[in-house]
Amino acid sequence: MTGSKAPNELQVAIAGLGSIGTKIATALDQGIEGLALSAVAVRDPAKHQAFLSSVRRPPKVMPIDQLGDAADIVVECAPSNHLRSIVEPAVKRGKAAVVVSVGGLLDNFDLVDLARANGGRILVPTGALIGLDAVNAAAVGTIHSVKMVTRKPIDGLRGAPFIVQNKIDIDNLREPLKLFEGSAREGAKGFPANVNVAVALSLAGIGPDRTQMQVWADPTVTRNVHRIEVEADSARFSMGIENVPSENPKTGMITALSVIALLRKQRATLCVGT
Ligand SMILES: NC(=O)C1=CN([C@@H]2O[C@H](COP(=O)(O)OP(=O)(O)OC[C@H]3O[C@@H](n4cnc5c(N)ncnc54)[C@H](OP(=O)(O)O)[C@@H]3O)[C@@H](O)[C@H]2O)C=CC1
Ligand SMILES: O=C([O-])CC(=O)C(=O)O
Repeated sequence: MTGSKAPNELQVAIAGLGSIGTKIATALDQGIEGLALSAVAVRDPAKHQAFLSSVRRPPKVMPIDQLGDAADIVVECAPSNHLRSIVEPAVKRGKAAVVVSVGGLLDNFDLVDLARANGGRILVPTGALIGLDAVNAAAVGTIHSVKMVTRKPIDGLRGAPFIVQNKIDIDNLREPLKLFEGSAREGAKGFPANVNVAVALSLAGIGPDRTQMQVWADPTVTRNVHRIEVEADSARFSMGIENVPSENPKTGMITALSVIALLRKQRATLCVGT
């Protein structure tokens, strides 16, 4: 059944129907107040035929760079190398782009200026993290330091450029190994599909160069574990989250839920949290 467009309904398009995108599409199809799924972009339409024909209101399948034509909000949840081709056309048309591959934003930060110049917006969800509301609030005052330690199971790290380039054997680890220590900016370069959360944290707080992080390969954990310490003039706080991996072992299940929560807020009558 293809539904007609309700007045004032926000149209949402999704780029990438992987572990995150499919869950967002399903939630939109099942109903989010004031929002409708209008379009998707996929790499291989045949692969997604069964899913797309199972939804109640099948969206259009469009080229990745044209989603902004069919939507008020474009949700980017494809590999980060596609970020620019998804976000640039959308914000140029004054639309909102929800960015989950937020690490990719650091090399494309001019998109923020482009959005500003054209009345567009870039929305970064909390994603697989926790407490960006508190970090945002603390950043209104003065944050002295932000430190994050990420531990992932081996399956959640395999193939990361830092590991490949440094020829690190993580497959035979018996105990945790610290792979990386440095800024969130450098961490995102070495682990583009693993530490988007550190970049989101940095953008909420003191930026990617001052946010410090460690990445551990840990054969003793089964979840993606992130621990954060913030020292600010208003507060000192520690946060931790242990994410159940999704079908994509690099990606925590909560990431898609965070985007769905963000979408719900766009038209919700009752909004809780910043
Ligand atoms: N902000 C955060 O907290 C988090 C962010 N992420 C990031 O979110 C992004 C998505 O993650 P996830 O859903 O797990 O990744 P998946 O690999 O599960 O999904 C990505 C999807 O994008 C599709 N894709 C690839 N190329 C194109 C293209 N040209 N056009 C349209 N679709 C394309 C892939 O198709 P195919 O399968 O056919 O190749 C795949 O279905 C990643 O960049 C990840 O690093 C992940 C976790 C947390
Ligand atoms: O899911 C997680 O725990 C975090 C993650 O992959 C990312 O930040 O890219």
